[in-house]
Amino acid sequence: MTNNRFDAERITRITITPVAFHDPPLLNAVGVHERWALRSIVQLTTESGITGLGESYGDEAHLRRLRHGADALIGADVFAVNSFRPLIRQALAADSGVGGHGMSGMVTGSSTEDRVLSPFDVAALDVQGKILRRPVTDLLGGAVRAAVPFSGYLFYKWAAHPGADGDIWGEALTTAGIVEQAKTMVADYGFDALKLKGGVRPPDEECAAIEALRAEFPDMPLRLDPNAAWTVQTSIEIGERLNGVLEYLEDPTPGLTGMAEVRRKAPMPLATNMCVVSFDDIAPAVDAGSVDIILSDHHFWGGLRRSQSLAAITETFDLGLSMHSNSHLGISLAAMVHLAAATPRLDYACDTHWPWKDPAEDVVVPGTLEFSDGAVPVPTGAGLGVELDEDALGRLHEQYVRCGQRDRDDTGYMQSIEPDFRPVTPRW
Ligand SMILES: O=C([O-])C(=O)C[C@H](O)[C@@H](O)C(=O)[O-]
Ligand SMILES: [Mg+2]
Repeated sequence: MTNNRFDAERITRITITPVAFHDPPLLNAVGVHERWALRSIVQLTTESGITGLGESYGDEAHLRRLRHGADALIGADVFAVNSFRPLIRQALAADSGVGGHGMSGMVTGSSTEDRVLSPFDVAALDVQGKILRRPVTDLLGGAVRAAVPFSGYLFYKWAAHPGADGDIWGEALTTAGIVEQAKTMVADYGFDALKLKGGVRPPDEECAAIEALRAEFPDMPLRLDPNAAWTVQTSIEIGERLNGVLEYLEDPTPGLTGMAEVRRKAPMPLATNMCVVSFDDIAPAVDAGSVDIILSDHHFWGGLRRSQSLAAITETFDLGLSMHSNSHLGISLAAMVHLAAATPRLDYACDTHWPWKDPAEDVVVPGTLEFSDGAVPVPTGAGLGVELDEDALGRLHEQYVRCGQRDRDDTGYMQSIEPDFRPVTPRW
């Protein structure tokens, strides 16, 4: 009789390293990006000495939970990713549950378990790919596209953090500044879609910026994301004004009910990464008719395989699928690219904060992840196809130690500069 049992490949060590990298003063509905973006780098090693990589948020409470999760996974088979979630659930049961996860109050309803699971799922897939000598896309069913298109993510921004030197992008507080930013981003990266982070200037001004982008780029799909800064009424009015101009309007107003009200009257599709952020949100959103498009994000949807489950659900309910991002490094970009490449019905160019990062600052060896015509070719090496630069990891960790920042707090930082700022949603 054939013995069909395979030897397990046990996880023997997991290291979690917090890192910090420079972030420009990008404005959003809840404040402004601080000087440093915080991330955690996961190195998961198995008994044969193979190491896989994962990346996640860097907030202190999240780091604490990741460490609980990591302890629970020691001894698990790296191929038995289905066993990770119950192990993590058990480990988190003892956690106090307090503290953030690096999304600045915008995605607070996402599942803690899934946020913790995500970087371990990615690192396990990286190891599996290295053992099998196949890229992660192959473990997800194979690439259906050779390169993944991204959108250029435009932000209103200050020229510099207070007291610091300016960055290469300069100030963008007006329509003209946004159009200049878009021109540079499109010239440098070749993006074929643009998204404006709204909720910063009064809605009329943000509308004018979108209209100016339309005039400058007549064929470019455009999106506007005010992160729930508008009332239902304002959202409907702006929706009517931008009829035929926007590819989609993202999270104009808070909550499933408000979004559903807007959706009944707004002429364009509504997208979200705020009111549908976990599997529990999907049924009520479908019932209420709140959204047309879900922005997936493997960092809070539980990793790559659970994001594939999300993709299947969106197909079932004929919802569109796009991809959300936060400030991130190369391990996350690689994971996003593998996931998007292996997602047959991905209807829109994905978001990325990549252009806002100093190209000299990353934990992966440069060269594998390059933009060409607004898209990133899928890495072809085994696993994620990216290599950890240990020296760079050390440098970015040193920055974390020295910077003193321990949580993402866009609101607190803004109030330290503009004390009257209040992150009220809806504001307009
Ligand atoms: O689409 C979104 O809502 C985001 O990208 C959320 C981010 O936190 C963004 O607002 C930011 O980086 O300021
Ligand atoms: Mg959004």
